[in-house]
Amino acid sequence: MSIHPLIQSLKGTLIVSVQAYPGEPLRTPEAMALMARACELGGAAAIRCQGLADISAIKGRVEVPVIGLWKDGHDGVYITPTLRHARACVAAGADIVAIDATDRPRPDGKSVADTLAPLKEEGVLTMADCMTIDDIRRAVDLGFDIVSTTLSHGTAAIDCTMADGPDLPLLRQAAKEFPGFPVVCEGRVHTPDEARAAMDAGAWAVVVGTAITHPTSITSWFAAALDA
Ligand SMILES: CC(=O)N[C@H](C=O)[C@@H](O)[C@H](O)[C@H](O)COP(=O)(O)O
Repeated sequence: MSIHPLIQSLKGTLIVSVQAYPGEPLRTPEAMALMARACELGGAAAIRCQGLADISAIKGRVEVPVIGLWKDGHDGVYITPTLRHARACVAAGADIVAIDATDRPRPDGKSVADTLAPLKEEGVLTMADCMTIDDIRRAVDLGFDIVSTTLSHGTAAIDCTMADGPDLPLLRQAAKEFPGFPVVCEGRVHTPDEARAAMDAGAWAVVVGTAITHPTSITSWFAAALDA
């Protein structure tokens, strides 16, 4: 198995997801770029981010690699759903493009295999956002460069409580089936201990979003603790 040097460089690292959601006060590319730079100073080895304007603004502000995606809609396949979205992320400056790798219907009627093939020919590095072990198996088989547990809990990244942790069973299963393959733990990693546990469970790298870069969620966790 040949692993690209950029992906090799992410082994054992923390990747920070820097995203704000529609209608939120921080949803401007400049705010996201400042947040990304702050995370880089804290030790993020790469930044994951959403939307062409954010990718471009963040790419212009940080030295570390940028994993780009484009969320279009919020139901079904919304993370970089088509080849057009993926190519636009590359054009905006993404070093790696994250793509929904489930087999759910895509807006253009194409399969994930059809979506990936041209990108591979074009030499684009790809990260497969997966929901199940079957998604991970398919993604490895198709030739994604990284697989990730991103979608294992569905879509509600910002509605969870601090106590909801990552999907370590899925991570363990994937790491066991594909030793040496870049399996990333993403989704609901809320504490440093959980990040460490994910690494110990076989993660290539750990992506943390909400717990570092979504102050509204973090504040609500503290407020809920005081309410209890
Ligand atoms: C499910 C979905 O759409 N996940 C998105 C993918 O980019 C983001 O909303 C998450 O914040 C990201 O995956 C990091 O996860 P967490 O914020 O839980 O650390």
